[in-house]
Amino acid sequence: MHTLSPPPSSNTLNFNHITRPRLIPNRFNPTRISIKCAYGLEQGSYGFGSSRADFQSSCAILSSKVASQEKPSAAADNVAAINGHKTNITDLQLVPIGNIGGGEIEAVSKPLLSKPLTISDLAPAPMHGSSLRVAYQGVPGAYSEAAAGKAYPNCEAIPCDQFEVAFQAVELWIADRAVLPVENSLGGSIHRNYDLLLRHRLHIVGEVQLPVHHCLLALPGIRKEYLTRVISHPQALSQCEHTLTKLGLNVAREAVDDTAGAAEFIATNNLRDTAAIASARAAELYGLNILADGIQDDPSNVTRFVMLAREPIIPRTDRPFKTSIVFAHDKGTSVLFKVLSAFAFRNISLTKIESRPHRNRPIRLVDDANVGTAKHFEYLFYVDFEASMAEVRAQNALAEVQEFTSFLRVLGSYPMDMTPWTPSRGD
Ligand SMILES: O=C(O)C(=O)C[C@]1(C(=O)O)C=C[C@@H](O)C=C1
Repeated sequence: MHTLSPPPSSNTLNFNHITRPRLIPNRFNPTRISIKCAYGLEQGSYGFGSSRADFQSSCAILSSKVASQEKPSAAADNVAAINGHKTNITDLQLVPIGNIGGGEIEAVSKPLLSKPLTISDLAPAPMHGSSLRVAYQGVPGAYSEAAAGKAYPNCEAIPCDQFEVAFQAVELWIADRAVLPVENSLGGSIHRNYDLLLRHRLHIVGEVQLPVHHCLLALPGIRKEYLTRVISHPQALSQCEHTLTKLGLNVAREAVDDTAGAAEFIATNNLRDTAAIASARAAELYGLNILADGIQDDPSNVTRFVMLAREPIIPRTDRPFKTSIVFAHDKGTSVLFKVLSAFAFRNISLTKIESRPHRNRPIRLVDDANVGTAKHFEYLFYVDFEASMAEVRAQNALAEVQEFTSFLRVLGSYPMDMTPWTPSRGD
């Protein structure tokens, strides 16, 4: 595993980002390419027919876009806080918080410049003229790849070895979108991705819910009795915990980066004592047998993914929309209650609330004057609500929320996944 630090503070890529990265072969998978970039990070992978020329042309497109958009006030206009376009919601005057989760300035205290809508704002087409390139974490056969295909049929899925790399692939124009898991019906939230949403400047432009149907995979000829270990993504291991025990598999359980990667690892290393939890497609791709099918503890196991893009989509009112925000609250009493009531009074349903440690202000003294006094932990709150930012009630709710918050950012306003629910079966 590589340790990555965040890119330099900016919501628009600059020349430092885009001219200096160099591509290096991925140590573990020659079909994936890692990027060494300006800030000394091994940024990860891009692949499937991508070439240095493709990459350089992406950089060129980006360079010209950056150059054409560069204004004297670029640094101050650093952040597209609410969907990039000036609407009455930008009157919210988002306040700076500085240095949240990785040294970035998170919001500006002045309204954004308006820019005229164009047809491409509504359905941005890939600049390179081919199919949409969608970055996901994992290797082919991962559920994230299936989610990318569900979100964007016929897309070119680009495997990345880490979540962070998927974000950076979009930021560096190697990919047009990233698809990332944020929560699972059994395992709960994928906290890493909540933190990354804040550290990066991408916008949520959609969501998909994917039924997750796990299989137990091993090399041909291997029986359950031979196994001494089961490997998979930590979420997959936790989603199958009880079923593994019921199957009599009280063997070591080890976490790896992704489910399909576990299957690939067994096949590549001819591991006769190890099984993987992964999809039926991974079994097919890596030549493994399915020892047990549907081993998730709940047949309704579903993972929710969000799609990320460099530009937000224009919120609409002609279909159900969801909006995701993150905020930190000011000192005061019952602040969280007041914030949430801004939605309740307008009959706006909240679908999710998640708290994460406030990395730059982790604790607050109850009484500043008194050294050694009790401390509160400080949090960032992520909230999803069922309304579009094009609706006046949502704009008013956020205007009210802003009164109680020291920081507020709209992560995206996007169509809800309304796919009729069907319990998972093998895909
Ligand atoms: O490992 C994979 O296949 C993934 O796509 C990751 C992931 C996750 O992070 O939750 C996605 C869906 C399943 O819930 C299990 C694992």
